[in-house]
Amino acid sequence: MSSTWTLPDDLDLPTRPDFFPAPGEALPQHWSKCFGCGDDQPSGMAMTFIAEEGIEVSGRLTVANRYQGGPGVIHGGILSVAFDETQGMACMLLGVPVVTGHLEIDFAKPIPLGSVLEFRARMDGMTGRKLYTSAEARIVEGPTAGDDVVATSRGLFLTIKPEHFTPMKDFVDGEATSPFGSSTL
Ligand SMILES: CCCCC/C=C\C/C=C\C/C=C\C/C=C\CCCC(=O)SCCNC(=O)CCNC(=O)[C@H](O)C(C)(C)COP(=O)(O)OP(=O)(O)OC[C@H]1O[C@@H](n2cnc3c(N)ncnc32)[C@H](O)[C@@H]1OP(=O)(O)O
Repeated sequence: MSSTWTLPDDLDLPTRPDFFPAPGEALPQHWSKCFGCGDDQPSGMAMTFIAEEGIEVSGRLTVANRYQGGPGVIHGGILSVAFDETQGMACMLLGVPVVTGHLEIDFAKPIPLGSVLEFRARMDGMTGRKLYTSAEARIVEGPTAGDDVVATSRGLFLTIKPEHFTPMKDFVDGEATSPFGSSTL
């Protein structure tokens, strides 16, 4: 795997806040219409997330046939959504909304349709509004399941004010069941 990503050396590392779910507990979806995690998005990926020890979170994705890119394997864009979503969830630790500014992926091994992927993500540090995150994926169920890391990701997230989404509110598809532009945490 290769990457041009370098972490600044003046980062602060957040500690786990009291409001964050305990290790093993589910994390709430951040937005019910979200393509990655929303339970009110029938065409979406319906990812689920769990708080892990420390400042780590994990997410699961079942690779449905409709996520096919090359013959029999997951589309790289779908994998990128899953990383975006998991690393965004890791930023929930701060309790403020974030958006992705930069995301980069290394695709290390082919991932067959029907696999269940587990993603693990954490914040590596922050400075001001900038949150630096990383994550990796493993196949936990399926014909090629094992301990090998099949893809890795690094991403920069920026904290935003809830008003960030106000100009978009006329474009929301239907009535959302979670607060618009905010976390339900
Ligand atoms: C899909 C919607 C998701 C909505 C989530 C919202 C709330 C949820 C609540 C909590 C989160 C929980 C879970 C989240 C789960 C999943 C998340 C999915 C997230 C997405 O999928 S979200 C969609 C894709 N995303 C966008 O739609 C962003 C479009 N974009 C912008 O809205 C602006 O671009 C913005 C706001 C990013 C920055 O704009 P801005 O004006 O506020 O700030 P500014 O430009 O001044 O940058 C400040 C400092 O960041 C540095 N910086 C900025 N961009 C950089 C880059 N790319 N590379 C390197 N450095 C960068 C500058 O260099 C400067 O650095 P310095 O301070 O050192 O000078």
